[in-house]
Order: sequence, then structure tokens, then C-alpha cells
Amino acid sequence: MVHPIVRSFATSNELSVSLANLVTELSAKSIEAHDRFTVGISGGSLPKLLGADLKHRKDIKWDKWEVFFCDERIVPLDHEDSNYFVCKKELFDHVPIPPEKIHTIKPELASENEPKNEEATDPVSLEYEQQLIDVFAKASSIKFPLFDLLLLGVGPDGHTCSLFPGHPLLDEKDLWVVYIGDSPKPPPKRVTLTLPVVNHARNVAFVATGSGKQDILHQIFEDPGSNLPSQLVKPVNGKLYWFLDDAASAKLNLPK
Ligand SMILES: O=C(O)[C@H](O)[C@@H](O)[C@H](O)[C@H](O)COP(=O)(O)O
Repeated sequence: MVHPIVRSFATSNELSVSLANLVTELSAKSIEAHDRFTVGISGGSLPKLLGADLKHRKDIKWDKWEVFFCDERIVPLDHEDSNYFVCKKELFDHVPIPPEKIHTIKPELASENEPKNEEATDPVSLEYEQQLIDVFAKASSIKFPLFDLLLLGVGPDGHTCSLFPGHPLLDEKDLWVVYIGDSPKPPPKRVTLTLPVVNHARNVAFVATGSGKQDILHQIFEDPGSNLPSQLVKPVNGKLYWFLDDAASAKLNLPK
């Protein structure tokens, strides 16, 4: 049973400082343990909350980072909908992560004829999965990559990454990266890490702010049987964190 470490902050600035503290700590520990820090970043509001304080940190060995995206929209990398584009603006442009260590999708591989969702594969997701294999499985064959940290958001419907309530992709047990062509959250075409990959991470941190997340957080924490994608995130051996602001956590019974 995973017991999440839940922290709620009066302001998003305080959340960003605490999140940057955790990232700094995990980066140092990971680099000390295995000479790199492998991290996956989600889109939405997360990149801004992540970068706000982290981009000023000087005590991080950025050249040891390997950055992936927990999900990514299949749009050009300079498009405002691209998670890479947003992360570049909020973090990558401010810190010296070697460009070759920031692993982006290749949207140009997107095929005209869209694969049927049940195939759950397409050129973009297959190529991105190969990038993960190159980084994580070069030495030995492994069933799933062990990310040092995955940074997740949560949608008002309880989705995370691009894994949405009731979607067949929630049942994927083997692939590391899959394609979704009917994302209820626009844009519709995306690639996403699968639940087994998320649940094999050493650390998973959800970040959620704003009163618009009150109800879904109440359901996630108070109604465990809802089977929401965010509730299916139960790291096998890893730690689970929730970084919230008080506006989002208002309906939770958190110890004061
Ligand atoms: O690419 C994406 O759309 C995100 O990865 C997505 O999963 C996001 O994390 C949630 O939708 C929450 O987004 P907000 O934090 O902006 O509400």
C-alpha cells in the first residue's frame, strides 16, 4: 500500500520552492547513486510551477539529467501546444541541460492515416519508446524503465499523463509508450507513458493547484473506488508525493 506524502501550500510560489527542493534532493541522490537523474515532465500548468524556482537553482548537476515527457502532444516542437515548447520556455532556456539529454518526440513521423486506437502504436510512439529503450535498457533488457522522478498533473476528470477515465489504454500492460488519437483534452493526438511505466518510477510527484481541482482531489482521496487514472498511480516500489495549494486541497481533511 502506497502512503502518499501530501503537502499543501498557501501559495503556488511556496509550492514551487518545495517542489524545487525535492527535485534538487532527488537529483543529487540519483546522480550519487547511478550517475544520472532520469525525469519525466507533464504538460499543462506543471512546467510553470516546476520552473518558477527550480530555474534559479545553482546546486544541480544539470549535465547529468535525462529528460523525457510523461505525455506529449503530436504537434511541432515550436507549437504553443507542445509540452516541450512550454518546458523550454519555463525551464530549459534557463538551465544548462545538454540539448541531447532532452528527449523529445519526432512529430514529423506522424502518419497521415491515423492508427486505430486499439493498435496503441504509431510511428511517433514507437520511435519515442525506442528513445526510452536506448536510455534505460542499453545495458540489460528490463521490463520497464526506472525513472528517478515522474512529475504528473491531474485533470478535472482525474486523468494524468494522457491516460483518461475509461480509456482502453489504461489496460496496457507491456508497452512503455502508446498513442492516443481521441484525447478528450485537446489536442486529440498524443503519446503518453503507460501506467506500468509510471508505477515503476522511484518517485512520482503529482502537482495540482487552484479551486478547479477541489472536487476531483476530494474524489481521488476520499473515494478510492473511483478507479480514476490518477488513483491507479501506485508506485510498485517508489514514493508518491502530492504537491497542492490550499485552493486545490480545500475539501481534503489534511492534518494542519
Ligand atoms: O499534456 C497534458 O495535457 C498534461 O500532461 C496533462 O496530463 C495535464 O497534466 C493535466 O491535464 C493537468 O493539467 P493542468 O495542471 O493544466 O490542469
